Amino acid sequence: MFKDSFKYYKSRKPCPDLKDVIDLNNPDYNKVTDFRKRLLDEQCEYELGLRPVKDWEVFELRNIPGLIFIKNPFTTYGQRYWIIKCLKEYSREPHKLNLDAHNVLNKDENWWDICFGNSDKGKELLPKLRWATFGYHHNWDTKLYSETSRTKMPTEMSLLTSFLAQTLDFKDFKAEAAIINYYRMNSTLAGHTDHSEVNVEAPLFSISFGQTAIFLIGGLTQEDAANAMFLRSGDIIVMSGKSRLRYHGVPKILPTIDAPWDDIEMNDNNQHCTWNESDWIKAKTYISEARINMNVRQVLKPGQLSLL
Ligand SMILES: O=C(O)CCC(=O)C(=O)O
Ligand SMILES: [Fe+2]
Repeated sequence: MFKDSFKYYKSRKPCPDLKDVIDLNNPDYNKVTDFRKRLLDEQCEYELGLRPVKDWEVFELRNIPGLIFIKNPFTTYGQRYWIIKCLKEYSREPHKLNLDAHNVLNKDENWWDICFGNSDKGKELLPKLRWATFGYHHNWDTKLYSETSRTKMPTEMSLLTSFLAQTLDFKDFKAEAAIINYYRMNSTLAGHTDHSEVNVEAPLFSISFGQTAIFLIGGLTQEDAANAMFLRSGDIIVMSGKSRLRYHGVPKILPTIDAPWDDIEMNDNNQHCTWNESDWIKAKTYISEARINMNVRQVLKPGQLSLL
């Protein structure tokens, strides 16, 4: 059962045995198939912080059809670009934050500037950012999207997911809603299904940065058994087809052994993904004890113009 596996991996005492956690750094071809032959490689989008598609490692889980895993396709500069975007730009208006309800930020303040401004308020505020929503804003209570709660999707987030969709041969994906979850080392995300979207035929893209997650994915009901897998910085999972409505959650965050945002790479593409060194110094301290997950969804059916 999903709940039992969640409890097992969440436990710190006793520490769970991680031998059954699917590790795509070391793929077991009894459990996964190579998905590379199914990729369409029309152009490489260096400007999105990605490596050329010909260098990607992509798998589909044999017992979870439709669950596609792309092993960190980002360059080192790309990882830094997206981590800084998530922390500096996506944590302010017009996007919605969990912090909005707590009135901790004055009108002229934003999370990034306060947190990295060396004040006592900043130290206290830093771990309090838990989520941000984009496009059609996720309503955590009703789980319903509404035409009256919608702002613009960040352009580069839409471009990135459209490029991923096109490469994986999903037709006409439109990024219309997104959630970023900001995890501390002791955070978890309870089991749930993502069913608020009118269009659950469209894939859902989930991109992870920072510390490693144990990601748990079960079946269509809570009673089904679950599989655990590691999601490391840069890894992307796509929940498509029959896997789109499966239960999933994050029972544990583990410290990363290697930090791909620090890898020294040849041919890195910094001319397209620009960020500045002083922002990176700040973002790097944050990500050393945090995980960020950006998940992007299509809401509407093809041709549907609004929810009204
Ligand atoms: O953090 C993750 O990997 C999963 C996030 C998620 O499932 C969600 O926000 O719906
Ligand atoms: Fe989810």
